[in-house]
Amino acid sequence: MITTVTLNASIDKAYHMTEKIENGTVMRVAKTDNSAGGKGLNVARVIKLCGVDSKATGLVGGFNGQYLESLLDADGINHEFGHIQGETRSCINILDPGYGSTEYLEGGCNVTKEEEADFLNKFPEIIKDSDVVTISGSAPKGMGKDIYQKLIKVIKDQGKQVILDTSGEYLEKGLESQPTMVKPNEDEIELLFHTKIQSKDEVITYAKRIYKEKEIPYVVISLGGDGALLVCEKGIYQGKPPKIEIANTVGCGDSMVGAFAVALEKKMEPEAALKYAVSVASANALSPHTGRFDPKDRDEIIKNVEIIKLA
Ligand SMILES: Nc1ncnc2c1ncn2[C@@H]1O[C@H](COP(=O)(O)OP(=O)(O)O)[C@@H](O)[C@H]1O
Ligand SMILES: O=P(O)(O)OC[C@H]1O[C@](O)(COP(=O)(O)O)[C@@H](O)[C@@H]1O
Repeated sequence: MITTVTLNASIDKAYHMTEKIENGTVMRVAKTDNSAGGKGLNVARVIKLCGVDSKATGLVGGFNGQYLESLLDADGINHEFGHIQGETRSCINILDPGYGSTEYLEGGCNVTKEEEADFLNKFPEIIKDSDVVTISGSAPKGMGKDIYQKLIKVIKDQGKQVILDTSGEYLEKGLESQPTMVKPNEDEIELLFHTKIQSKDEVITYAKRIYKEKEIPYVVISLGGDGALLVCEKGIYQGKPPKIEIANTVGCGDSMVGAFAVALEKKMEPEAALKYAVSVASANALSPHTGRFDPKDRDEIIKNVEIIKLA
């Protein structure tokens, strides 16, 4: 069983436009897709599609919070959230023929110190039946920047594996508790090391630094259409997907995290885990929906994912 943590949950709205966006005009939306979002809930849907039991936790509130729980019920995803006074946010992804994808991410409501303490108290019980826990995305205002550092400690004290997928100070502090795996993308590496990445060699250098200096067993750097890099005890690998006709890349990083969580749960070898995760994430890019994929696409893609040993 896998638990996914989403502190800053969201109603994700995908606006599918038939016309190219013209800024400063009135645009009509051809089709709207609402989904339970915030990165961790995309992860939960992907785990379910991979055929593994999961439980979604985090914080929800208000009418949007109730709606979000009903969306998870409709997808058959177990959940046990902390309930807060504030209203769960919305995030909008506009898909149009001109720009592709344009995202507007709300910051989220405020969480009180009491609500944070209440969630921390319940957390050990919520995760007790899981072998792997994923923690994704930003945290809402009012929560300490060390919130993930604290959660990781609780998870590791129970002898479980944990994947952290976040950015900025949350990642910096979270690394101090040594999660089993992190999955930054290039932007998140740049933010962490206050640098501008110019080449793949530099990406490898920074990934190796996280592996060695922070002692993180699996460091995965996602590279969009170029796939992902994995640094672990067995070496350094790149997983390269085949060229595909993308429909919506929102939730690709989350799909990769979900697939790696499944791989950890199933104790897959690193190369097999990388191949599987790249296939699932690329199958998500083929789907117009956020954090969903067609298992048939994954099974086709996996035949053409190249795993290259770099060191
Ligand atoms: N254009 C694309 N073509 C094929 N696969 C893609 C594409 N964009 C993303 N992916 C898949 O999704 C994974 C994660 O994508 P990425 O965009 O790097 O994550 P994030 O959402 O965290 O920025 C990639 O490793 C790849 O497997
Ligand atoms: O919690 P954050 O970091 O604000 O991100 C929230 C948003 O990111 C998304 O997951 C998309 O992220 P990715 O495309 O990087 O996977 C939206 O679905 C979501 O609502």
